[in-house]
Amino acid sequence: MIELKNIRKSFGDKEILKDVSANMEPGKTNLIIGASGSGKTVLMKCMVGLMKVDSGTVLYNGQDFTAMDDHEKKPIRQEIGMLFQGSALFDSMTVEQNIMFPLDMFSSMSYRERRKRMQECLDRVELKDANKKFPAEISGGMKKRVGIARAIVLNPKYLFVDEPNSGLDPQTSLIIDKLIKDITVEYNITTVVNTHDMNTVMESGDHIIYMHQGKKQWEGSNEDIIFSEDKLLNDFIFASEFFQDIKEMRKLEMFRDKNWRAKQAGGGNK
Ligand SMILES: Nc1ncnc2c1ncn2[C@@H]1O[C@H](COP(=O)(O)OP(=O)(O)OP(=O)(O)O)[C@@H](O)[C@H]1O
Repeated sequence: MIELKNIRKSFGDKEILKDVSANMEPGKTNLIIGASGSGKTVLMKCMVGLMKVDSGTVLYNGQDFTAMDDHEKKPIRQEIGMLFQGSALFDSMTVEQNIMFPLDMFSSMSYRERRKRMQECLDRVELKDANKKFPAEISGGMKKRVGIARAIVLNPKYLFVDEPNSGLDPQTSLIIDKLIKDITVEYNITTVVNTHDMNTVMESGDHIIYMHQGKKQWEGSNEDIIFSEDKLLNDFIFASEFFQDIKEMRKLEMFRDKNWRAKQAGGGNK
């Protein structure tokens, strides 16, 4: 679990994060959504320690990350996997060398064990016959898979993903979203995803944090979004008539779903 408590961050006299508190839950795909410039990336950078908060705390499983010096942060940093935009693969390395890299740098495994782990991760993201290829020789979707394999190779407890679908077609985006979601559940990872993609929101958003002008405006699941009365959130998510129609259809589907109704009756939903 990652807990954010009263995070504030300014650049000069411009306040970017205004008292943001939220919990990122394990085994869930925690999404940060919001308009361009609302502070999503700054929030994520504050969480991983790439930016210093002005005030407030970031706790990793109860440990105050913000109060630690670089040396003390090291064990937590080693539990963090990251997948940033464009996959950020090393172009001069093959797929398998890219995935081996964190193992070579940070693990004490033997060469044989490292190769085994690398292959396990490649298999998990279902990349076949790509070991010896260079990033320039594979598609955008395949690069994302390599990025995911590399991000999970050290068995992270926390996974940060920035815009997983940038540059991907809708179908490949869905596959990548599902992969991230499945891996999150399988390894009980606390995954934090910064996204603009409404498909991701509706399909993978177990826990969504909506940022508006530096504040946490709304928080809930993709089911809650359908019933939300928050005007700013609704204007953001369901801006087009098309999405409004989808919202109404989804509402109807949910009302018709016996399991969903039983869950509501039992107080199982937030
Ligand atoms: N290093 C920096 N120095 C000064 N201002 C910054 C810095 N980084 C971000 N900002 C400002 O903080 C605000 C929030 O930026 P941020 O990148 O978090 O937005 P975002 O919600 O991630 O947007 P997008 O969806 O376009 O990526 C913007 O006004 C941006 O100009």
